[in-house]
Amino acid sequence: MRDPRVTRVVLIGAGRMGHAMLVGWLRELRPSHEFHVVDPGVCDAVAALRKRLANPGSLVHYASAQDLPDDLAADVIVLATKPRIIAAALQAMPKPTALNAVVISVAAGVGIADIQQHLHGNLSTVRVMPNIGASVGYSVSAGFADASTKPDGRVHVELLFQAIGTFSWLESEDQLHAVTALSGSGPAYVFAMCEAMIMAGIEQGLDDTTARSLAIATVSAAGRLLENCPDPGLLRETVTSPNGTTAAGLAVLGKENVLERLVWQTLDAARQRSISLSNF
Ligand SMILES: NC(=O)c1ccc[n+]([C@@H]2O[C@H](COP(=O)([O-])OP(=O)(O)OC[C@H]3O[C@@H](n4cnc5c(N)ncnc54)[C@H](O)[C@@H]3O)[C@@H](O)[C@H]2O)c1
Ligand code: PRO
Repeated sequence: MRDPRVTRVVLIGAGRMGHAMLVGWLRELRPSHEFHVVDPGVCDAVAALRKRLANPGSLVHYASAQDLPDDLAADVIVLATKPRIIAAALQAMPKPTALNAVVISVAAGVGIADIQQHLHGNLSTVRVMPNIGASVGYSVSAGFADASTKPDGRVHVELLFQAIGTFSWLESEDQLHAVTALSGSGPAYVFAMCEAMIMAGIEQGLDDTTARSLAIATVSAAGRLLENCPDPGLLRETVTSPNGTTAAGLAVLGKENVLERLVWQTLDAARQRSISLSNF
């Protein structure tokens, strides 16, 4: 007999993003939630997570959505596969599993109307764009629910995504393309900047270990400072002595707005790719 106080979450896809969310949820949301993970390829990773749990029954793995029990009565279904897999995964799911569930897709690009075409019945469907910070409780997530989403569906979304970082609602589904470009993909831009700082440090005379640890700690310190003072311009000024070293470096980044233009083009390329993924 199922305990009505326990929220049943089916997670379809436990790759990089699904696993990051699962790690955060297992840490923050038990015993009030249990997790049913569908993924043909993450047996060892789920087994490793189960080993750490006092109650391993709160995490169950299935190789296919077809294997989900008919009487599971999921409260939430989270779609975290590549966009092109979504249709097949949804169609494989036994009908009764999802009768009253809210469906949350974290897939880039794929619209609510497209997801609903592949659902058995008229389920509330919400889109959320989290980021990889989820595994350390630092996901930045934003979501959109249309007017048909029931209040308890919204509550499930808020609970899940606030548990792994910050969450905010968007006014329109279209905004998710820009969110994906900014905060969904964003960690990768910062990591790329960090890699470039390491490379430049090595080329300018530091050994690999020193350059790596200095660059990583610098990015980490900048993040911590931003948490306490959400004004990057002000923080930039505190580092920049008139006519000093930072001013010399920033002059290069600011020349003909090179950094601004590069970042604009970067986000725009990611946003356009998100739009093109709509046709999955
Ligand atoms: N990686 C990120 O930082 C990030 C951030 C935000 C959103 N997303 C979104 O999350 C989704 C997954 O991205 P990812 O980077 O985790 O990809 P991934 O390739 O790491 O993970 C996808 C997982 O889906 C599994 N899978 C394949 N077929 C399946 C099926 N039929 N049923 C269930 N699972 C199946 C794969 O085995 C894999 O583990 C994408 O739609 C992406 O847009 C990713
Ligand atoms: N990772 C996914 C991608 O690269 C979506 C945002 C981050 O498509």
